[in-house]
Order: sequence, then structure tokens, then C-alpha cells
Amino acid sequence: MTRPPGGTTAVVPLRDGVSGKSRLAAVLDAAARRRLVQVLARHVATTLRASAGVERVVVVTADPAFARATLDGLGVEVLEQPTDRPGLNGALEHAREVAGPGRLLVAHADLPALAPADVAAVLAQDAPVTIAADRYRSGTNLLALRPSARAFRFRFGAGSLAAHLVEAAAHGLEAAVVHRPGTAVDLDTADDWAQLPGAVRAAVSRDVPGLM
Ligand SMILES: Nc1nc2c(ncn2[C@@H]2O[C@H](COP(=O)(O)OP(=O)(O)OP(=O)(O)O)[C@@H](O)[C@H]2O)c(=O)[nH]1
Ligand SMILES: C=C(OP(=O)(O)O)C(=O)O
Repeated sequence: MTRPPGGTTAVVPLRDGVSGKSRLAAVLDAAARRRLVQVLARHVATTLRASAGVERVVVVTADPAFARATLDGLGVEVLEQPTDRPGLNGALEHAREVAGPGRLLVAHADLPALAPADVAAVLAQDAPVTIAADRYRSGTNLLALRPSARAFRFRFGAGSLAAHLVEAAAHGLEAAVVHRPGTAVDLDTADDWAQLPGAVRAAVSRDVPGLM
């Protein structure tokens, strides 16, 4: 936990404004889900821009117009996901190639409680692979790779915490797992919403009319 973070490219995968947050469809209409995706993405982008050691923030998406409209003025780069690199892992591998060989931090765009201190805690780890787990200790909400982890491949999807630990071990890479309130909740379900601190819910609700 001693090395300064320095020179990290943060990569944020972002879907379009239509297909995401499907698990909230029973409680939020399409317009509110789109607004929620935008509010959360702006929060994550702003947090990363304010985080020490993060040099660039690159948002990778199949819908650059939506990403630009959402993140205008925040100082992020928008990178189009090629059609021959489908899905979340394809998008991230493409962004990683574009970012080059330095340090990489993947952060999901739906982390309402993420704060610069959480980013700092992840970047402070010495391990070549650092994972901030979700509250079920099943998913991966942030993933930091040092340059020595170049053989590591993304395994986002169901059960990705375990899959990422297996992937690290397969390449002989030490992995650190971080558990923090600010990284534990990605907002996918009504139950996730209930887990968030009141102040975070109040802030999101102000910007998303009709939210639970
Ligand atoms: N560029 C890109 N980003 C994706 C893709 N799939 C998911 N994401 C992003 O990856 C992060 C995690 O997404 P998930 O929580 O799995 O999915 P979601 O978009 O919230 O939607 P649901 O699964 O419908 O609840 C979010 O920031 C998404 O916007 C993809 O195919 N391409
Ligand atoms: C894609 C993932 O997250 P989610 O639970 O948001 O689908 C993941 O944890 O790898």
C-alpha cells in the first residue's frame, strides 16, 4: 500500500440509453431509466476526474452520441466500441488497447456511492490485480491492473469476482480484493437502491424524477 498511484487511465463502459437497467423496468419507465443511467454515469465520471492519480477518463460505448450528450463538459474521452468487439468484455479489451501499456482502472458507470477515497483505496494496492467486489462478493465493480498484469483478460459477467481471481491465478498474478461501502453497490435492482445511504439516495432522487 505504499506506491503512489500516478498515471492511471480510467475506463468506464457505458451502454446506450435504452438497453441498460432492465432489472429496474418493473419500477421505472424507460425515460426514468435513461435519466438514471445518465445521472449515475455523470457521478462516476466526475468522481474519477476528481481522483488523485487518474490521468484520463475514457468512456467506451456502442452509442457515442448518447455518451457525449450525457457527459458533456466533464472532461472525459468517448471511445466507440467496434461492432466486432461486442459485449462488456469486448468493449473493455478495445479500450485497453487504445489506452496503451500503462496502469488501467475499470469502473462501472452505475456506482452511486463511489467517492475519490474509494478510487484511492483501490489504486493504493500493490498487487498487479485489484478488485473492488460488489456487496454479494460475487461481482466486480472496479478492477485495477498494473502493467505487469498484461496477460490478464477481463471476465466480467455473472460471478466475475471468482472468475477474475481464477484469471489472475492462471497467470501467476497476485490479486487484492477490496470491500468498501462506496464500491459495494452498483444500482441494478430496487434492493440495491434500498442498500444505499440516505444522502446518496436523496442526491440521485433530486435528478431522477419518479425514482422509488
Ligand atoms: N460499452 C458497453 N458497456 C456495457 C455493456 N454491457 C454493460 N455495459 C456497462 O457495464 C456496466 C455494468 O453493466 P451491468 O450492470 O451488467 O448492466 P446494466 O447496463 O446496468 O443493465 P442490466 O443488466 O440490464 O441491469 C455498466 O456501466 C453498463 O453501462 C456493453 O455491451 N458495452
Ligand atoms: C457485469 C458485472 O456486474 P453486474 O452485476 O452489474 O451485471 C460484473 O460484476 O462482472
